[in-house]
Amino acid sequence: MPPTSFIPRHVFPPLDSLPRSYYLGHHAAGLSKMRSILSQIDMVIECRDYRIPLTSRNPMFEDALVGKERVVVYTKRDLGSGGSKEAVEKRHSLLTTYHSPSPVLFSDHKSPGDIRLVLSHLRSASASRSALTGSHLMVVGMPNVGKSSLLNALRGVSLNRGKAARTGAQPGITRKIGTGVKIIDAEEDGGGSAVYLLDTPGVFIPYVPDASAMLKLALCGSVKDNVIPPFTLVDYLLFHLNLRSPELYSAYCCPTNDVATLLDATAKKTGRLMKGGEPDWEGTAMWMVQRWRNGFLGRFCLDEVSEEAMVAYGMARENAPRSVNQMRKVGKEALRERSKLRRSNAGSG
Ligand SMILES: Nc1nc2c(ncn2[C@@H]2O[C@H](COP(=O)(O)OP(=O)(O)OP(=O)(O)O)[C@@H](O)[C@H]2O)c(=O)[nH]1
Repeated sequence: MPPTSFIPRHVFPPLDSLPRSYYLGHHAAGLSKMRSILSQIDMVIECRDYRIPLTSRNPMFEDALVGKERVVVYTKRDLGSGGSKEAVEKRHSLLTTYHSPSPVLFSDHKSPGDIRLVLSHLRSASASRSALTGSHLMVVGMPNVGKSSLLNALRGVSLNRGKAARTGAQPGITRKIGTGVKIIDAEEDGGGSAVYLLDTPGVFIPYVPDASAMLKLALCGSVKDNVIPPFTLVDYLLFHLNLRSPELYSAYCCPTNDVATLLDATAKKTGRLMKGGEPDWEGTAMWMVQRWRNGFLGRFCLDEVSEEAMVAYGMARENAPRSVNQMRKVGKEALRERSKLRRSNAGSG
């Protein structure tokens, strides 16, 4: 916990200026292709980022892939499972209850134990399918949640084979739907079918209604790093670090709510200086974001997962726009509201 004398405060740039969209051509094309091949798919694996279990949901998948058997896999479990065992268990239980009757699994792509659990679920869910044609699965999710890494890990643990899909730290590595990759062999006694998994491009939502959701998605790497200024990302990260404990960055800086102080001190501590000895804020900010993404500045979830949050989320889910057009309409209305607010603020100032 932060020292009682230190009160975390969110000092923040105007949220109005943040972009709220990152819906690219290959996202739309990917979604449309997924729809067109859906009849050939037996089951969908929907990946969501464990650090933002609520925010990394894309309601368009529920709309586009409706009626398909689905398993939800929370990826990057290792990056969000700091804290007490009880808190982690409670989070898992809430998420499991929330998705019921769809099964929910949690994975760290480097943990063979986690991957074996996913495999065992897929194996039993596919047991009744035709041994002749095999079982055909598709993995979907927001950009950079770890779909290709999961595919590689399943194949590696099950078949002891190397990487079949390209992975990378930036979103947009998978741009097209390729061909199914075998992840489970058919059982020799004919008791279980072979399982093939199709990787798909990450699909973002056309409009993010809430600025903090956009910041969470950017911090977790779902949008390219040039979309939100790194300074803003670290400002938001600092707020979350302070909510847990300023100890998390004590190697670089004393407790602060001021991102400039944090970047100055960290740049000096790590030698990120420009010509003339000025601290390199941008380079340092990007470095800090990467440190957090790799689990070196605390392993915690950005979304609160509590009964209250789940109830609020459940309500929001019912009303959430699902189609691209509905989302664009909501986006346009929000933009109109914001410019109305700006005009009236300018008038009153
Ligand atoms: N720590 C940790 N990192 C992971 C995990 N899964 C994936 N990653 C990392 O997350 C990044 C994105 O992984 P990808 O598998 O390329 O993600 P993707 O969803 O296929 O990405 P797109 O093709 O952009 O949609 C890579 O740097 C992976 O190493 C995980 O379980 N734990």
